[in-house]
Amino acid sequence: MVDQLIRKIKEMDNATVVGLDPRLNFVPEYIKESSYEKYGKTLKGAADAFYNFNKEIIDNVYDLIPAVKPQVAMYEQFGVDGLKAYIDTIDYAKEKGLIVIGDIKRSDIASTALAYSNGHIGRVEVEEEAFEVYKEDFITLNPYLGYDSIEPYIGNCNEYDKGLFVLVKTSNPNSGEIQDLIVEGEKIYERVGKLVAGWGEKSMGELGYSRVGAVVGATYPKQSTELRKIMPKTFFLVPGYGAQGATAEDLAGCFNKDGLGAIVNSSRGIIAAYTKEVYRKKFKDEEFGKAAREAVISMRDDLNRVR
Ligand SMILES: O=c1ccn([C@@H]2O[C@H](COP(=O)(O)O)[C@@H](O)[C@H]2O)c(=O)[nH]1
Repeated sequence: MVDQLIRKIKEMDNATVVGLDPRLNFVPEYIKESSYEKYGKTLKGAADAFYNFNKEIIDNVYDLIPAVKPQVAMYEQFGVDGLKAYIDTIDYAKEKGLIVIGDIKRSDIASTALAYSNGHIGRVEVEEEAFEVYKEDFITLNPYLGYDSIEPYIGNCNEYDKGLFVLVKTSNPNSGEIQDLIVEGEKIYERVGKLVAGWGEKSMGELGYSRVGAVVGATYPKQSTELRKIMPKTFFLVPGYGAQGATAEDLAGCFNKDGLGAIVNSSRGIIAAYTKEVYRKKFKDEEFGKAAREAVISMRDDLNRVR
């Protein structure tokens, strides 16, 4: 899958991933009204509104971007209806030819990790039959439990050609509290970066990058530049551009000399673009998809200046 991701980035000339993180206050009233009419102001009504919102975003951007990243928390909080919207969103994105990165940040002991892995990127067996459940192409993982907690995912990655992005240096303000601590003469994020690079060595794609990628926040440009050197064959998923304040200039160090090696996420900056003053002047609420499209084009051009 890492090879397909690289091919799509080249084909689209775009290293943008659109984060599908719907919230009710981002969904225009006319969509919510229609869903509430069908299902009432219920969890099911909210989940239906999310799905219809996502479909409109996808319809307006699928020909410009390589991938989308639905954040499972946004759906999961609405229970089983929310999870259905998550799965339906993934199915729809894939129908439109998009690569799907499930931002699920899982972590547990190996026997439990295998269940997560089978459900998200592998197969779940019911007697003799095997089922694909969530069908993401990549998922995000937390490495805090060490290699035995990651191995079950690598097995499915190799078997089904899927991919992982393991948290290395996260974009949040307090990420340094643990990740920047110095242990045995190096920062924890550096050590984790080296481990992740090592874990990926036996999962290389044909185009020179590993199926085991890393999450590296755009909000820490110095650290991401260091990590790029430590992990030249690791693909980075880079959150933090836009709503969290990182700019294109902050991203330059995430890319290799070939302009590859990183895919940059923006969620609120794209899907809620129509709520911003600059787009409100041009687009009605019903045109929120067009505003998202313009925001994607602007992000693509911004990234292409620095990669
Ligand atoms: O270090 C991390 C890891 C993951 N995220 C996720 O990315 C998006 C960012 O959303 P924006 O609206 O573009 O800020 C969101 O799903 C986070 O959970 C991250 O921000 N930082």
